[in-house]
Amino acid sequence: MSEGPLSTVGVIGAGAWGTALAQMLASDGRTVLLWAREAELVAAINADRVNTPYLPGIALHPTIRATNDLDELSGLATVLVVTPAQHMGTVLAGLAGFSGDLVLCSKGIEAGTERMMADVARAVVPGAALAVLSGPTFAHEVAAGLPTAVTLACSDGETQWQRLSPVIARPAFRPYFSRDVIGAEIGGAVKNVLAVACGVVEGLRLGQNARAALIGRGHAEMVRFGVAMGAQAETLSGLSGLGDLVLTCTSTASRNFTLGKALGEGGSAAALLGDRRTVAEGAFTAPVLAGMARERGIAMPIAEAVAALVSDRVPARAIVDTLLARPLRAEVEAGVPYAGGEDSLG
Ligand SMILES: NC(=O)c1ccc[n+]([C@@H]2O[C@H](COP(=O)([O-])OP(=O)(O)OC[C@H]3O[C@@H](n4cnc5c(N)ncnc54)[C@H](O)[C@@H]3O)[C@@H](O)[C@H]2O)c1
Ligand SMILES: O=P(O)(O)OC[C@H](O)CO
Repeated sequence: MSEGPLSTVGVIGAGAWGTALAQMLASDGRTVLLWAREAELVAAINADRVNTPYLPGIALHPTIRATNDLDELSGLATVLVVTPAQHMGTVLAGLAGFSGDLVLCSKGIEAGTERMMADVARAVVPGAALAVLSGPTFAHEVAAGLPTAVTLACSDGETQWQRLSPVIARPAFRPYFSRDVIGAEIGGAVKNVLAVACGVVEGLRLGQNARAALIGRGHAEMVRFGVAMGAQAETLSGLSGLGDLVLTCTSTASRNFTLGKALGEGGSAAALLGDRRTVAEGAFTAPVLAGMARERGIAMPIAEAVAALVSDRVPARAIVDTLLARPLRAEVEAGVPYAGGEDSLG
């Protein structure tokens, strides 16, 4: 750990994950500036020491201070970005001149532009050194200090890791170094889509064999897409890929899983997504992910199915029937693990 006074860290986004990360970072006594877009939430956090709408029941450390002013974060050495993926670019525009380490913690792909979060941040904050923090991390567990491990993918390699790891690591929060920024991003974005699919399996009561099959074939889709996008397959079998996939595909603590479960039980996506306060990123990522896969000739039938489902185009049961009716094929094509293409099946 670094010696001397602890540097102040900024966190942008005071939803469940931003607040949990602030709590984790403040656990060594350092000051954390937590930016929230809602002025009333800023006032409530500073007065009551709890984020009731997004992370209820967690007494926030006294060194966390909420602010509504992004300028307060502009001169810090390290800022974590934890907005919903679709809003990251808009929010970061307020920090355009930042030149420290920007650690991206959101999981998704920008609809319309097909940009990964690092591409968005690079365009909006060109002077920042980018890193991606991703892995199996339910916010309430991190906030409670339960053991958690993540991938910390550093675009500036080991030099950046030497700067960031002492700032981010805590006794119960273990980052693992990686250089594979795109791999860490793709694992987190794709697993949200697959968690919706696993929730559908639960909602339709299709059994645990079906869920395990979906995790296995979903992982194959994740690796196919990731490798085509330049990720390392090993990253997608690590914490930010398979680790997070298993977590969110097996727990009703996952918002994506519970969204899928409600869809499987017959709910309409429009109604389920219409008035929710919390974000289920898979619903936004699925259509853009399916479109990117189609454009590149990468077979992603599960992602396609989720994209159809969240658009209310097809009922859940019909989608399952379609997936099961696909022609039989090899699990791993000879010499080319996870190969895909128009004629390949998931
Ligand atoms: N919750 C978790 O356990 C967890 C863990 C790892 C990663 N993440 C990722 O972190 C990101 C944030 O998720 P969360 O769980 O903290 O959010 P949340 O669902 O708890 O809260 C929603 C957040 O969205 C913000 N928001 C709503 N409309 C907005 C707008 N127009 N512009 C900017 N912000 C807006 C709200 O202020 C709030 O901070 C997501 O990409 C999510 O996938 C979440
Ligand atoms: O609740 P979810 O489905 O958004 O998942 C939260 C985290 O991404 C788990 O790692």
